[in-house]
Amino acid sequence: MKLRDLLRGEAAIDPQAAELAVAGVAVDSRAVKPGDVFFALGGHKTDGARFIEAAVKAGAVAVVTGHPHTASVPVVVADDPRRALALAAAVVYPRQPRTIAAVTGTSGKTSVAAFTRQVWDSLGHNAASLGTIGIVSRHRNVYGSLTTPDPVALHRAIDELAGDGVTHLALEASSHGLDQHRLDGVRITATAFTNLSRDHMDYHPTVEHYLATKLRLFTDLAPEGAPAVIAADHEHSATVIAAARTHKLNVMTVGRQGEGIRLVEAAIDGFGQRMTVEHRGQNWRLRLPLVGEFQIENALVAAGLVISTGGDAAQAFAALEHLEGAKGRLELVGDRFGAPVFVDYAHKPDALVKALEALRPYAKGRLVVVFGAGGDRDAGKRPLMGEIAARHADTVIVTDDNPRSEDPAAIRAAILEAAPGAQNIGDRAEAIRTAVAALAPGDVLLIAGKGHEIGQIVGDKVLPFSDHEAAAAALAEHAT
Ligand SMILES: CC(=O)N[C@H]1[C@@H](OP(=O)(O)OP(=O)(O)OC[C@H]2O[C@@H](n3ccc(=O)[nH]c3=O)[C@H](O)[C@@H]2O)O[C@H](CO)[C@@H](O)[C@@H]1O[C@H](C)C(=O)N[C@@H](C)C(=O)N[C@H](CCC(=O)O)C(=O)O
Ligand SMILES: Nc1ncnc2c1ncn2[C@@H]1O[C@H](COP(=O)(O)OP(=O)(O)OP(=O)(O)O)[C@@H](O)[C@H]1O
Ligand SMILES: N[C@H](CCC[C@H](N)C(=O)O)C(=O)O
Ligand SMILES: [Mg+2]
Repeated sequence: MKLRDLLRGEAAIDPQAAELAVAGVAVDSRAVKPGDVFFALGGHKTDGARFIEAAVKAGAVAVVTGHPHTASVPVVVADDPRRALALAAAVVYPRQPRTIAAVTGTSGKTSVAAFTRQVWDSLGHNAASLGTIGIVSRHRNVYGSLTTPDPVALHRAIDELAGDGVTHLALEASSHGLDQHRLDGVRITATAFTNLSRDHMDYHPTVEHYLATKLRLFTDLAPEGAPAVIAADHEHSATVIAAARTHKLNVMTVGRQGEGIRLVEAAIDGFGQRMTVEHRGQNWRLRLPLVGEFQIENALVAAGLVISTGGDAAQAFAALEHLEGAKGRLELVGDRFGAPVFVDYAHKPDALVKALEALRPYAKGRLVVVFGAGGDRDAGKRPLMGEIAARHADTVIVTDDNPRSEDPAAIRAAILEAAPGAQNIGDRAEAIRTAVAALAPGDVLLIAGKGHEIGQIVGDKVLPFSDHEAAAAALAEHAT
């Protein structure tokens, strides 16, 4: 591989440097291997240019940056080095499943990706999903940390999945990922949008910027004619539909106002929901084995993706009856005296409302919630979540989520200000124990915010922690 093969059209390269043999790409000096091209990117915390020397020492044979720098190896200046990196990664890792569906939206991405994989699988395809909970396929179950990994990790993973024989991949497109061009070079064949509500206001200056970033999936990344499955029942649905149509995508709307798949009616049925949907003039009655009205939206987006990429509608709807929720998404993890305990990943205002609303019908007694908020993330959501918990739950225990570099007590205080009467228990395991110990028949407990996570980030350390394990331990301790 020559340097010019990696940077086709993305940067003007000196003819001599263009012929340089290169082995791969790296975005972190600590990951450079001999023969790699090091991409020195200006970042949010530091500047990759500060690590050029370290990268060269580790064996980098060329550097790509946004601004001129001197180094002992050729330096190429690219207009958009993040995009150049993603496109180069796609050259280094060239194999991709032939069907790749990318889903964006504030909430529901992980669930839609997991459901789409499951429905494809039941139709006989070798399917995978990639996102917040990691990579899941017939051959792999790898825990992840980012929703959309950095381009090098992402393209490597996609290449490996294709190598495993995966033909159908559903992946999550986060707004950070879209903004930072992590997904450029992925040959996306179908797209989806769930919803948009307040999130990441520490990163995006305005909601309009946040929405515009999400729209990149439809306006920049998807090729003309690709399906765009859009949940139709939201404030921003019309904007997304218009953007997708303008870019000549093949729009399929789903939901109560959906024209592709219309939700005719739905009703709770135990820890599941019975529903009727209409598709191409035909009605389908089915039972979704999941708690939470929002899961209907996620299931219909997943069915839409499968059908619009050529899957049989009857088989797709039949598969919805066997869906398993993504780990830690309104997951029933046990009960005390018949009072159910759920673990959920709601860590933003709208998700917390949806999770509490979903559980309210099951609470003959009190609806109890244990939650906190992550440090180094949008501080504005803390009082909003406090207010939501106070309004939608009967008993509120505010605890720590991932404090990261912040003072956990200050994070809790910001939530508690809007949740008068809430208990303040920093230690998350103790908060869960306290909630479980007080459960009575008819109560429901929601443990929100960390879902599938198996660590708690305190300062620079990741301490082992799982809401599943903490709940199980508390339930065992209070078994009688
Ligand atoms: C704020 C943010 O999005 N940061 C992402 C961004 O990092 P950055 O470029 O700003 O990094 P930086 O730390 O300033 O460093 C600048 C450059 O120096 C390099 N460096 C740094 C140190 C060193 O020793 N050597 C070196 O080469 C870094 O690799 C980087 O290229 O680009 C990196 C590579 O793609 C990402 O790993 C990193 O994600 C960090 C870890 C992160 O926490 N991101 C979160 C906020 C995130 O992306 N979340 C989304 C949204 C989830 C959701 O929807 O809820 C996600 O997709 O997960
Ligand atoms: N369609 C939806 N509408 C509203 N809330 C939802 C929806 N789907 C899921 N949620 C809520 O959001 C939480 C996260 O769901 P999920 O992991 O599927 O979304 P996500 O978009 O991948 O989130 P993240 O960006 O945090 O990874 C769930 O635990 C639930 O509380
Ligand atoms: N993808 C989200 C996850 C948040 C999960 C929550 N437990 C927290 O730490 O705030 C983020 O990185 O902002
Ligand atoms: Mg996710």
